[in-house]
Amino acid sequence: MRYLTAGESHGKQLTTIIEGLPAQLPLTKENINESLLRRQKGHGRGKRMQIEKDLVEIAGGVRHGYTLGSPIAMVIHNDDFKHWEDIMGEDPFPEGQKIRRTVTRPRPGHADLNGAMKYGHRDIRNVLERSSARETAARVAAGAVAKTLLAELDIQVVGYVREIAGIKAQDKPNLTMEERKRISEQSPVHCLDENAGRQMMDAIDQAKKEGDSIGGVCEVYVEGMPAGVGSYVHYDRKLDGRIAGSVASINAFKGVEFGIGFEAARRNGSEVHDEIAWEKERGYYRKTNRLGGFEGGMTTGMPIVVKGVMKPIPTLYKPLQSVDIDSKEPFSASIERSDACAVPAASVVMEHVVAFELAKGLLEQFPHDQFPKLKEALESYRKEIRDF
Ligand SMILES: Cc1cc2nc3c(=O)[nH]c(=O)nc-3n(C[C@H](O)[C@H](O)[C@H](O)COP(=O)(O)O)c2cc1C
Ligand SMILES: C=C(O[C@@H]1CC(C(=O)O)=C[C@@H](OP(=O)(O)O)[C@H]1O)C(=O)O
Repeated sequence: MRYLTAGESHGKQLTTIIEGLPAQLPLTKENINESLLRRQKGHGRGKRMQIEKDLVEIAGGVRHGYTLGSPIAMVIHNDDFKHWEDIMGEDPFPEGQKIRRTVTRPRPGHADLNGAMKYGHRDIRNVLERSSARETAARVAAGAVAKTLLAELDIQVVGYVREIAGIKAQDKPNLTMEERKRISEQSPVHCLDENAGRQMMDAIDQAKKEGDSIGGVCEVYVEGMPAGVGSYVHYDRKLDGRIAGSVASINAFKGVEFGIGFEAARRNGSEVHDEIAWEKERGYYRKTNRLGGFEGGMTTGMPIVVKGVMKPIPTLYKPLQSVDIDSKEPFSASIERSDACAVPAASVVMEHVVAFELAKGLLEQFPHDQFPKLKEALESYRKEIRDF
């Protein structure tokens, strides 16, 4: 299974195509819209989120609430397009007429300068439109389909915020999956620790007032994945590696950790590895979960715990220095609008990209064209490993 997205931030629409999903999976647009709505929420976002109301249109691959086995095509319209039609239209410009408002000033921390040089664009808008994190809405649509498949297999995935601007949420290892979902949904910063959440909001307001931006850490928590998904035999079949790649590919993400992550460098082995135990009802399990659900590129059957770090938003009201690509003169980057902090929204994006990798890993292990057969195969595998 794979997916592609297309579309520019201020263009007509975003499009997502998923290929390789089995037939007969129950799927409705409500599942997807719920995810899209969650991505739009979160304290710290700019004016654009007040313009957009992300709703999906399923344009192919689903009939009467079930997948057909054909590619799933999904469309999200950009409501902001109506303000950009003259700039973002696809028709050639009338001869002799110049494009209004070309962008010649690359913003530090963005794809602007590297992308313009690579593709030979003198108008940087040709780069920034696609490199914008608007594209993450299309990724969330793909992940929402994956989450639907996982939920049908009793695998639950949730993302939330662990840290913003150095304010750390307390670890809440005893919360159930339902509590994690409910609390993060209710929190304006998608945080499980109410007290830290309040401080995070203050920090966001403060950064905004100062014309600055702040970053943070998101966590994705997964329950129900059986042991042995992924593989140790090739670098590109290691599921933790794939998850790390897809998390690092989210706009502004700069690092990934599993379980205790970088803390492992500072501990002895006896304080890192998780001892193995067995019980008749449960089968094999680990007494602790410091490695976050992965050994040897495969799931251990313990909850998957993965963190991703997001840098502060690069577009700042407090301008950074850059150079105009036409005049070569220095300038201070000025802006019209931007998010001050998008870590809460990014936690939803991260949840969905992780979900996609998990669903993809399962489909590789149990390659069935019909969803009920996949479900049956997974149930039989679960029994097999419990009795192993
Ligand atoms: C949900 C989300 C919203 C974002 N909003 C903005 C924004 O309003 N302004 C901005 O400059 N960058 C924003 N970014 C980050 C940029 O898209 C990103 O830093 C840029 O594309 C460069 O990519 P890189 O940071 O991965 O190198 C956002 C990222 C995410 C995940
Ligand atoms: C549109 C979204 O995020 C955008 C991501 C983004 C960027 O540079 O990455 C810049 C902002 O867009 P604009 O320049 O139109 O204000 C954000 O609003 C979204 O998340 O749906």
